[in-house]
Amino acid sequence: MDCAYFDAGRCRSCTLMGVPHPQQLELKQGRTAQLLGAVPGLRWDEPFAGAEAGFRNRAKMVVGGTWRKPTLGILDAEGHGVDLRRCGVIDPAITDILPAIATFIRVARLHPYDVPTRRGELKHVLVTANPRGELMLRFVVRSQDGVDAIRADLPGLLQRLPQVLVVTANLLPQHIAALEGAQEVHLSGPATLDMPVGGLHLRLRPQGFFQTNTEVAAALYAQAAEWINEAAPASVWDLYCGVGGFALSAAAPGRQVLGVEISAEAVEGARAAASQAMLDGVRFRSGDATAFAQGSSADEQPELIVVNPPRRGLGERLASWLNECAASTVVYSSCNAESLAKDLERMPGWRPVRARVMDMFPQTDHFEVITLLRRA
Ligand SMILES: C[S@@+](CC[C@H](N)C(=O)[O-])C[C@H]1O[C@@H](n2cnc3c(N)ncnc32)[C@H](O)[C@@H]1O
Repeated sequence: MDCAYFDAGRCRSCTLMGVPHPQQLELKQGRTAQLLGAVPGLRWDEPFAGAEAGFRNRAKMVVGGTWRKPTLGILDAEGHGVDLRRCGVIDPAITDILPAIATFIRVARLHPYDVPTRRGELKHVLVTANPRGELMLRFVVRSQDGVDAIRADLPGLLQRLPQVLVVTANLLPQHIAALEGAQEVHLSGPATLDMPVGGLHLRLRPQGFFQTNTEVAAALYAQAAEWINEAAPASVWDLYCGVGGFALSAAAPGRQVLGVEISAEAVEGARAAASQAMLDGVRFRSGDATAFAQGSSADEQPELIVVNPPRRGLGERLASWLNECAASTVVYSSCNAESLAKDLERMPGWRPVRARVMDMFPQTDHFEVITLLRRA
């Protein structure tokens, strides 16, 4: 795909922009194979590629410029706004509403936060889209004044954009380079955005993590479900479960599934999805995955464990615990092949038998890779 912003040097986020998509997949596959090394008996499945444009279900737009002429995009090296509102990797359901958001900023006189002078109110606009084009809209502001200004003019915006179902404000008063703060103020609509993914109905709360690319997430969960059903375990843990995509995909009659996740917000969403789907065998708890695993006895440990950690990977303690645990199968889904390779080195008792690159982040050198591990 082509990108005018990339060509003009305004944005360099998509590091593989201009490289044909099949070649990007080859690069990602080659890099993973190189990192995992020559593993006897490892079968590679064909990489999964979804749409190469318009795939991002979430936009994180930094607000710059002035309230009369706001920019929605990123900041340049000097901290000034660069407008990227027609970014081609973002779902068009999101980019379509950005002009109306810019108008709203003018109407509500929301002063964009200016990093060099540390003045202003509105820092970011965060938008999430589901496959039906329904949206969750979040404004990251510095103070209650910002929240009040948004609340006052919100009815007009919602009349214009009925597809915006959930609206919140997030408070980030500090002068720090963070995307959002801890406090979320609900402004309109239900508490969650419904996220149909394949056959699942996940429920996203404003602060919970969700996979960036809904089409690829559906394929990822389907791949995991296929391997889990082949192994046919009676019990499954989904560590780092987020809003429950793997856990809910693993559900089967007579099977006990438990998801563990640090974010209480995400766990609430996961529980709501399990209850809506009437999946009594799927439960969730919030807490640290490593502490939970280390606190379990061999009797409590399941037959199969799914792990899907953040970029940093499992780390020494959880990898060593997995090496010794009672499970007979592990499904490890990773967004960082380097930390995956490092974790596998720490788990010599396991051997990858299947692996598949899932192109979650086209146009960049990032990707997801899912592996099936059996006892060595
Ligand atoms: C890559 S995401 C995976 C989410 C989920 N599996 C999915 O498909 O949406 C990693 C998740 O790990 C959670 N997390 C981070 N640190 C954790 C920890 N120490 N213990 C448990 N969960 C943690 C994050 O909140 C995030 O939801």
